[in-house]
Formats: sequence, structure tokens, C-alpha cells
Amino acid sequence: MKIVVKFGGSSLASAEQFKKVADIIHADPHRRFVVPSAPGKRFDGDTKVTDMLYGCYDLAEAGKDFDGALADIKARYDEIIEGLGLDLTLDKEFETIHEQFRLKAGRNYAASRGEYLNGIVLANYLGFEFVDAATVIRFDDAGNFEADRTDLILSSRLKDVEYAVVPGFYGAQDDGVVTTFSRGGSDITGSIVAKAVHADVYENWTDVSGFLVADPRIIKNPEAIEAITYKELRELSYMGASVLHEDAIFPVRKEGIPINIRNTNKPDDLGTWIVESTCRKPKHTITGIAGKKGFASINIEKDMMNSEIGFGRKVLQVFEDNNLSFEHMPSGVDTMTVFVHQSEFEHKEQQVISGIHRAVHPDLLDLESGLALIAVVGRGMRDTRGVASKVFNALASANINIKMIDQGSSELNIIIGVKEKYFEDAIKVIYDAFITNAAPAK
Ligand SMILES: Nc1ncnc2c1ncn2[C@@H]1O[C@H](COP(=O)(O)OP(=O)(O)O)[C@@H](O)[C@H]1O
Ligand SMILES: N[C@@H](CC(=O)OP(=O)(O)O)C(=O)O
Repeated sequence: MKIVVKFGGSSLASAEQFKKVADIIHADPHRRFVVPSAPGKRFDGDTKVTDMLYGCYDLAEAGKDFDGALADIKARYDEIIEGLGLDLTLDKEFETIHEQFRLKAGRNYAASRGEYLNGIVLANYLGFEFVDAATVIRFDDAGNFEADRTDLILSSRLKDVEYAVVPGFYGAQDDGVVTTFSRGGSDITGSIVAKAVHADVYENWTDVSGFLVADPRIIKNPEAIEAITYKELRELSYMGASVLHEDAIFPVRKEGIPINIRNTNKPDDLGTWIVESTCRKPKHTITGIAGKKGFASINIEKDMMNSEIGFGRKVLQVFEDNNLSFEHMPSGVDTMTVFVHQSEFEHKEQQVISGIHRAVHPDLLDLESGLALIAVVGRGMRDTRGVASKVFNALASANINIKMIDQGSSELNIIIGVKEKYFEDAIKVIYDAFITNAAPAK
């Protein structure tokens, strides 16, 4: 039995948190491979070490004095080392980092040091081997992750290792240039390590007792989900449920390794099981709700649009020509709407508008910004009638106007578009309709 454990920044923010982490690891000798993030926030309003590193490097890159900012980062680690009573100093590592910042080694290198240093401290504290992720996680020259090569290198490196710490979030190209995943990417490293060592379980330890039905910053004390499929989870994390990085599913999914989301502060809670498939009947019709703000829609109208063969393709070609991906595209007989990320679209909007005019000569074209998309996800929806009408009724009774509703053909999710100002309220009323006021299961 092999367990890979990833601890997020919130679990490693202070010496006190490190102690909880060590207790968890020592409680089960099968917890053999540990993937730490950089120290996160110790309290509301605190700054994650990764953000401190970005800020410090920006000063260095601008040719400004960064000594003070780097000293603040070192102080975070020294506080942890001292609190744990370790005979360890990071003086040498910080000298190297100072020199590399002066030489403008890059933002990725800068950000990666958070996990690198935390890995050294954690390995020392646990008495585990430290395996620098730069030696085992491979990126190509363009900065894309190389899954197959990494799997070969990592599995052979860890083959005869009993207990190891592999820092999350970064790796390197063949020439040694350090590269990172996107923010929250230590979750991906954990998944890659789990695949490479053929783990039985990938435990992802955080500061909540599992994947919750909705974002706890919007819903007070939401229920935790007992079991969720990879597919459902992918929909929810893509739509903003940030507890697990949206790409962390792929490596373990290939091997059918379950992920168990756990709470470092409440280690006895069972957390959430993320599995390929399950016979367990979901407790509610819906498994989870997630959403994101920051969308814009392009509404196109033209009489007889439906009979014009190639209309949709021509419209989408304009988005492709402008290197824009689209999020959703609901359509009616004479209308078609394309949802895009507002931040990507804004500076290209006029090219897109003129492109659509030239391509399909619409009767009317207008834009709407400041939209939010909400995903209501659940494998139980397929066998239940009236899910969409329940969503409609909940929103209508709260006077929330629905801009768009789109049900995927898998019947695994319903996407709803609303004005951003209704985002939080919309999630609350949907949560109440399906969870708080749910009829007891028969
Ligand atoms: N559906 C959800 N379930 C659980 N947590 C969620 C959900 N949506 C958003 N979150 C947020 O995700 C946070 C955990 O993710 P993250 O901050 O990346 O943790 P870590 O520091 O452990 O990596 C929670 O504290 C919570 O605020
Ligand atoms: N430290 C990196 C990577 C990471 O995964 O962190 P966390 O596990 O705290 O979300 C970040 O802040 O993005």
C-alpha cells in the first residue's frame, strides 16, 4: 500500500501547521511520498509566500532594491525552522536565490523557490529524502509539461526510495530552466507523483473537510460531498471550485487512483472521495455548484439563421482567427450567443464584431459584459426530472433574471448565465432549493 500526500499552503503556513502535518504522516507508514506547497496564509489578510516571491522578483527585475522583501521571505522560513526546533539553516539557499534574482533568472524560478525551500524544511523535519522537482518533473522548451518523460524519470527515481518529499508546483526544462504549473499547481505535482509510484490513494490535504457542495466563502457551512466522480469534479473545478487544480485529475485518472480530499485541521473527518465511477447513490440530485464571474456575451440575430448552412462555423471561425476560445454557445432559431472570457475578449472586440459582420451579415449584433456563469453539476441529474425547472423557479422566486441556460448532452451539468451582481444570490438560492430544502431521500 502506497499513499501520496499533498499538503497545501494553508497546511504548511506555520510551525504549528507543520506539526499537524507530521502527525498525519507519521500516523500511517504508508504515507511515503509527500508533496508540499509553499507556506500559505496564516490568517485572513496574510500573504502567501508565492505572492511574496513574485513581488520580490518584480522589484529585482525592475532594478530596484529587493533585499528587504527577500529578508521578509526568509523570516517566514526561519520562524518555521525555529518553531520546529530544527538544526537547519537556509542561508546558502537564500544567497543563491539573491544571486539568481540579481541575474534575473525569471518569474517562474522565483515562484518555485517557495515550494523548493518548504520541501527542504519538511524533509529535514520528517527525516525523509528530499527530491528536487527540477530533477524529475520535465517541461519542454516551450514550457509545456511532458507527461510521459516525467513519468519515466520520476518512476525510476522513486523506485527504490522508501520515504521522500518532492516539492510541488515546479519542474525544469532539459537545459535546467525552472518552469511552474499555473497557480495552485502543487495539486498537479501530487497527482503526477501518485501516478509514477502507482499509489493506491492520492490524499490532498487542505483547510476544508473535503470538496464542499458550494464555495464556503459564499455558502455558510456547506455540506461536504462524500463521493464525486472525476467527471463531475472536472466540471466543478473548471468552473471555479478552487480546492483542487482543474488539471490535477488527468494523471491519476489514467491509473484509476482515487483522490481523497482531507482537512489538516480535522484529520478525523473522512473528507471527499474522488473516484472514476461509483455505485454509491448521490445524497442529493445535484453534487455541487460552482461558478465564475468575468464573462461577456456576443448576441447575434439573423432571420432564417437556422437554414443558412455553415452559419455557426463562420461565426466561430472569427473567434478562432482572433485566437479566442469560447465558453458556451446556446442558439435559437434566429439567434446565436457566444460566451467568452471578458478579459481575453475586451481588446479584440472590434475586430471580432467587424469579422462577424463580414462573415455572416447579421441583422443585429450586440454585446453584454459583466456576466457570471454558474454550473450545477451532478450524476444524479440524469435520472431526475424537473432539474432545470427547479433551477428556474429558484432563480425566479429571487427575482434573478436568467441570461442563458445550457444543458450539456451528458446531462451531467446545467450552466446558467446571470448578471455578475446576482452571482452570490443565485448560488444561494440554488443551494437552498437542492440541498437545504431537499426532500428527504426515499
Ligand atoms: N466547493 C468547494 N469546496 C471546498 N473548498 C472550496 C470550494 N470552492 C472553493 N473552495 C476554497 O478552496 C480552499 C482550499 O483550496 P486552496 O486555498 O488552494 O487550499 P490549499 O492551500 O490547501 O492548497 C478552501 O479554503 C475554500 O475556501
Ligand atoms: N504555491 C503555489 C502552488 C500551490 O499549489 O499552492 P496551494 O497548494 O497553496 O494552492 C500557489 O500559490 O499557487
